Amino acid sequence: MADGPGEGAARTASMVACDQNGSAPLIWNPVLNRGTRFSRNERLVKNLLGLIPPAVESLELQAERVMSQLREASKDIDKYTILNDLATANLSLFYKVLVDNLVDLLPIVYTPTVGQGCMEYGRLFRSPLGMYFSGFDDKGRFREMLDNWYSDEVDIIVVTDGGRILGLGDLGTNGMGISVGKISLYVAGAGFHPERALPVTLDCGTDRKEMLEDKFYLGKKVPRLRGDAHMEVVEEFCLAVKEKWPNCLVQFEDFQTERAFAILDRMRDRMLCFNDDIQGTGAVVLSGFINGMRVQKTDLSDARVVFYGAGSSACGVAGMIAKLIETEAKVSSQEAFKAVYLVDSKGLITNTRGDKLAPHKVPFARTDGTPNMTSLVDIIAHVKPHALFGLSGSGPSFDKGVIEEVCKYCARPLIFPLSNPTSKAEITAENAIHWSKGKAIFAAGSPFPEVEYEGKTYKPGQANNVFIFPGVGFGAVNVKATKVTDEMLVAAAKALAKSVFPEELERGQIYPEIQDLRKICVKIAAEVGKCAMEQGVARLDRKPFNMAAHMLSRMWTAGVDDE
Ligand SMILES: NC(=O)C1=CN([C@@H]2O[C@H](COP(=O)(O)OP(=O)(O)OC[C@H]3O[C@@H](n4cnc5c(N)ncnc54)[C@H](O)[C@@H]3O)[C@@H](O)[C@H]2O)C=CC1
Ligand SMILES: CC(=O)C(=O)O
Ligand SMILES: [Mg+2]
Repeated sequence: MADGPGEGAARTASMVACDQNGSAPLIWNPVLNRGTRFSRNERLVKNLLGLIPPAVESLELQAERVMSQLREASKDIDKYTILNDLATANLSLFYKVLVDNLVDLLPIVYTPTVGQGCMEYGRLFRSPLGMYFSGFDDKGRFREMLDNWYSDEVDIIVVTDGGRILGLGDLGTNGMGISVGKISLYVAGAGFHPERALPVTLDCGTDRKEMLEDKFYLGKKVPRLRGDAHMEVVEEFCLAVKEKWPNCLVQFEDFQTERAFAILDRMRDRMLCFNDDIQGTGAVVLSGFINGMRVQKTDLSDARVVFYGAGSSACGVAGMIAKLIETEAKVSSQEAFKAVYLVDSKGLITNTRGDKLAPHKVPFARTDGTPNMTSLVDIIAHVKPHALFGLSGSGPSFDKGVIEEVCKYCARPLIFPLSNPTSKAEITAENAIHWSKGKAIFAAGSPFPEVEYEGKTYKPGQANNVFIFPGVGFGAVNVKATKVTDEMLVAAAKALAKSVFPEELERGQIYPEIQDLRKICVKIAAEVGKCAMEQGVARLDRKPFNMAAHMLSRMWTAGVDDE
C-alpha cells in the first residue's frame, strides 16, 4: 500500500509546517509542536529561538510534568479540561501521557468523566478539537468544508449527532465530547496517526430543554431534525467523506436508536462504516459471552440470556449472540433467537403484548407463548438465564431480589451492567459481588474498583466497546476494506475472547486488562484484516505474509514516529 497512514502523515505534517509566517506555525500546530522537546539545533534551524523556554526536555520529562499537574487537580472534570487543552497544543505529549497512563486516564477521557464533559461542553469549551457540520446552515457545503480540515488525509472519523450520548440522552452539539474521546482511543489504542483521525459532530438540533435554555450551548437552538430531513444530513456528510477520503472509515456513534439502525442500513454497503453502539457493543459483549459460557461450561445450545433494555446496543448484542448460537450450536435461526429475551420499559417483549413494536425489536419478540411479564424477578424466574445484561441507561435497577433470583438457577451467572456512565449502570460491582455471594461474573460498561468479599478480591471487568472499535477500525483501514462485514466483527469478538489467558478465565476474569489495549488491538486488527481479505472486501494487492506484523508496523507511537 503506497499511501499508508504512516508515510502520508509525515508528508502532510511537513506541508502544514510550511506556513506563510515561517517558524511560528510550528509551535501552534498540535501535530508538529514538541514544545521544550525541540533541540537547540532544531530551534535554530526552524527559527524557534526565543519562542520556547531555554530548557531542552525529553518527552518523558514533559509527560512527568503533565502527570504532576493532573495529580494536583482535585476534580476529574478539571483533569479532563487539562488533557483537552494539552490535545489542542501538543498531540505527541497528549498521547504519550494517555498511552503510558491508560488505566488512570481512560476514566477521564472516556466514561465516566467524558459524560460530564459532554453535559457541560458549552461551559467548558475553549478550543475546537474536530469539525462541526450544521444540518441547518451548512447543507450543500459539506464536501467543500472537509477541505478546511488541516490534514490532507484522514483514515478514521467518529461522527455523532449527539442524539443519545451514553445513557445521558439528547445532548445535541455537546455530543462532540464523545467523538473526541473515541478518536483519542483510536489513536492511543490502535495507533492511528493523530493527524489522520477526525472527530465530527453533525448539528441536527436538540430536543433537550436544558440545552435550548443554556446561554453557552454551542449548537443551533432548534428542535431536532427527524426522518428524511435527518437522513439527508447524514448522507450528505457520508458521501462527502467518501469522495474526499475514499479509504476513510466512518464510525457512527450515539445516534438515537431508530436513527442508528436507519443510517447503518442505508450506508453499510455503500462505504466503509459501522455503528459502534450496535456492532462494536455487539462484538465486545459477544466476546464476554463466549468466555463466560466457557467458564460456566454452558453449552451454547442451552444458553439463555436476559437483556434489560432493547435499544440499539441491546439489539446489536442480542443479534450477534443469536447468530453465534445458530452457527456454533448448529440450530435454526428461529431456535437461536429463542435464547435471547429482551425487556424494555414496558416489560418482556412478546408478540402478544398489544403494542406496535419498533422494527429493531420485532425479531426478538417472543412468539412461543411466553407470558407477558413486567417484573424482572418474574422474568428471571421464568427464563432461568445464564446471563443478565443491562443496556437500559436507567441507572441502578438490578436490586438484591434480582441478583438472588439469577443465582438460584446459575452457579456463575454473568451480570453485566453495561450502561454508561457509572451513574447509569444497572448495578455496582460491590452490590453484584455481595448479593451474589461472590458467584457473579461481573463486567460493566464503565470502570469499577476492586471488591473485597469474604477475604477474596474481585476484579471487575470492563465490557466496553473500547476493546473493539480501535482494532476493527485499524484492521479495516489497513487492508483498504470497502466495508465492515458482520464476519469481521465476529472475528474481532473471537480475537478479544482469545486474548484472555486460561488462568484469568479460571478466576472469573473474562475481559483482558485495559493496559493491554495496544496488544489487543494488534490481534483484533490482524483478524479483522484477514477476514476482510478472505471475504474479498479488501483492496490490498497481496495478503501480507504476517498480518499482525503488517498492522504493528503501521501503528503510530508518540515519541517514536514523530522523531
Ligand atoms: N458498554 C458499552 O460498551 C456500551 C454501553 N451502551 C449503553 O447502553 C445504554 C443504552 O443505549 P441504547 O441501546 O442506544 O439506548 P436506547 O435509549 O435506545 O435504549 C434503552 C432501552 O432501555 C429500555 N429501558 C429504559 N428504561 C428502562 C427500564 N427502567 N426498565 C426496562 N427497560 C428500560 C428502553 O425501553 C429501551 O429499550 C446507554 O446507557 C449506553 O451508554 C451503549 C453502547 C456501548
Ligand atoms: C460506550 C458507548 O459507546 C456508549 O455508552 O454509548
Ligand atoms: Mg456509544
